[in-house]
This record gives sequence, C-alpha cells and structure tokens, in this order.
Amino acid sequence: MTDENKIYLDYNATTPLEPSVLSAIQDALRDAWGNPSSSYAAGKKASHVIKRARTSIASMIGASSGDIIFLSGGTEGNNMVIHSALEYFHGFNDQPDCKPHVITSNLEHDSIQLPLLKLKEQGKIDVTFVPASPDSGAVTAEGILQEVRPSTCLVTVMMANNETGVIQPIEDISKTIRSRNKSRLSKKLPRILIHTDAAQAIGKIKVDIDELEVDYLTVVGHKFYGPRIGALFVRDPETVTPLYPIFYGGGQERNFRPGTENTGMIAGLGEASQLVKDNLFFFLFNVSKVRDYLESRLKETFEDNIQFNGKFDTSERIPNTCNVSFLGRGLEGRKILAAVKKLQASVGAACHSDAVSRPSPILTAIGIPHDVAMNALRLSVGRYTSKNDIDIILEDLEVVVKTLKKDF
Ligand SMILES: O=C(O)CC[SeH]
Repeated sequence: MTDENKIYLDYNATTPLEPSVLSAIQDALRDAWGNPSSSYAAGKKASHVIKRARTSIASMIGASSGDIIFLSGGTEGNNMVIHSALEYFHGFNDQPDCKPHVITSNLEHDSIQLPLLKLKEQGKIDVTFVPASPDSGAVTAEGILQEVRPSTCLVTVMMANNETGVIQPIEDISKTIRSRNKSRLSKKLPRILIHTDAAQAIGKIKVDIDELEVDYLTVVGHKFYGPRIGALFVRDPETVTPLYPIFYGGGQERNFRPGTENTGMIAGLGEASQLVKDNLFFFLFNVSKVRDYLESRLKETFEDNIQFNGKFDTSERIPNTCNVSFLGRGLEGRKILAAVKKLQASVGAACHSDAVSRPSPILTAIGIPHDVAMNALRLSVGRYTSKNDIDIILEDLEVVVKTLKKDF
C-alpha cells in the first residue's frame, strides 16, 4: 500500500528503496563524504565503501569485482556498450566504407533502440531488428544467428521484457554466437560481442554471467529497490572485452567512466545487490505467488472477457509481471487507469506513458491486435504486494470495467 491509500502495481517502472538501502545511502553520505581518490582517511573511507559495494554487485551476478563499472543507470550502460562495440569494430576493420552491423530484437528498451536508430540514420551502422515470435513473445538464437554477416560486431537482447515479462533466450544466443565467433577468428572477421540489458531480470530471476556467457550486462538499481544509478558488467574490461569511455576526465573507474564517484548511491546499490544475493528465491517465490493469485482473480472475475498478453507455453516470464487486456469497446487501458480509485499501474513502459493514445509497440510487435493492445494494462507486483492488495484491486477494476462498458 502506498500514499493516499493507493495500491502500487507498477514495480517494473520503478521501485521504492528498501529501508536498509536508504540507511546505507544515509550512512555513506554522512560518514564517507570524502573524495574516494584522496589518499587520507576521509578519502579511504569513501573508497572502502565503494569497494564493498562493487563486491556485492559482482557477487549478485557471479562476476569478479573488476568486471563492475559504476555509471548513472541503464541508459548510460546500454549506450556505452553500443559505443564500445563500434569503437572495437573500427579498431579492427580499417576499411572506411565498411559499416559495423548490430543485431538486436524488436522488443528493446528505448535506450537500446533509439541510439541504434540514430546511428543508422547517420549512416554509421547497419542494424537488424529481429522480430520476436507471436507464439512465444521472444526471439530465438536461430533468428539472431541467421542475421549474422561479416560486419556484425554486437548482438544485444534484453534479458526480460519490461511490458510482457517474457524472458529472452540469452544463454542460447550466447552459446550460438560464441560458437560462430570461433570460425570468424580464422577468417579475420570481428568478434561478435554479446550484451544483455538485465534491468527487468535482476532481483526477479537468477542472473549469472557465467550461465549467460555474455560479454556485457546492464544493472539498473531502481528496478530492484535500489537507487537510481547503475552498473555495467564487462567481462575483464582490461584485456578480454572491449570497453571505451564515452567521455573523459579524472580517471575514475580505471578511465572507463570518469567523474567523482557518487559514493552514497553506490553504497545503496551495493546494499540492494546484497539483499538480492541473500534473498532472491524468497523474493521470487513471493512475487510469483501474488502474481499468479492476481491472474487467477482476474480470470475468476472477468472470465473470457480478458486476454493475458505475456503468457505463452513456449517461453517463461519474470514472476512479477502480468500484462492483461480487457476485451470489448470502451475499455482502453488508459481509460481504465483514469477511472480506478486505488490502482496505480501503467499501460506499458513508463518512458512511453506520455505518448499519445496508441497501443504499446511491444504488444503490437508480438502480434497482439491493435484493439486488444489498446485495452492492455501492465500490472507488475512488488516484493511486499499482498493478496489483500490484489483483492482490493480486483474490486476496483470490476466496478470500473462495468461502468465503462455500460457507458459505452
Ligand atoms: O517499463 C518501464 O516502465 C520502465 C522502463 Se521506461
């Protein structure tokens, strides 16, 4: 339950800070205010806090501390991966007219999709958006592989979609691309770098960089009860995986990401990561129980007058997400959200929420008809959402849907 007796079911948009995360931030701001680059006590205190946080984040995803680069959030991390892949390509290939090629999905967050479209518009790259299947809401490794060409230098696919919750086959994609890389080496073709944006996966499902076999992985604090900063996993950035700074300055983060460190927020990200490391399966079990209860209550209340948009027999979902359409005229998702008294949710990605009344491009991309997509709600439960919250939401929705139907 949040303010004004509202019930928040938009945890994929952002999450509140866990109390211990807030305490870690406050403690660091109060006690570790020194410049981490300073050699005296105040600086050392700050650098110690950062070191401890880096260790927690690395441990959460099965990485080494040296593989974690702090930055401002998911958007910066995703842009840095694209920038580094292109720098790597140009360092490898000296033919000025040969453009780097990037393969991605048609489901990506704007912080992947838009930089790629911009670079394409500028004539700097070629990009292939591999369509997700309407039968699974996911891409396939084969679908990615068949788009590989000699100039391909990056494959980037999100680990789980923020609107449908569908988990993408990152392990399969990595294994397939790594196998192809072996044959490319002998042909003196660029290595294909592999990235996944794990923003919607961390804290909800197991994220292990050795199982995933990715070169890069984006970590976004505010999706797992942490602060609004992020980190980028880069597999041994000094020697194995290319990483190039987007901007230059004081040399922090081994010159990969300069700027005086945000010690307070880094401390918070470290605490949020430690909580995930220590409690993932407790969190996962709880949210899946409540999400499944939500979907059973929706089915019980609305019977065949709803459609779930992320449930497929051939793919898995993150355990907290329910994308549901209310079938029938006059039941647009935006109208329902404007009329409910308790529910706080979204029709899709928060970064699109101010867009004109249009169906989610993610839902239409996986073949959901326009009118059904227009009637969708994205409901994403949190660690502490209760079944009682769900019962209140169902009452709220039942009244509103009945009223909107009658008024249409
Ligand atoms: O899906 C969301 O709401 C967060 C990314 Se814009």
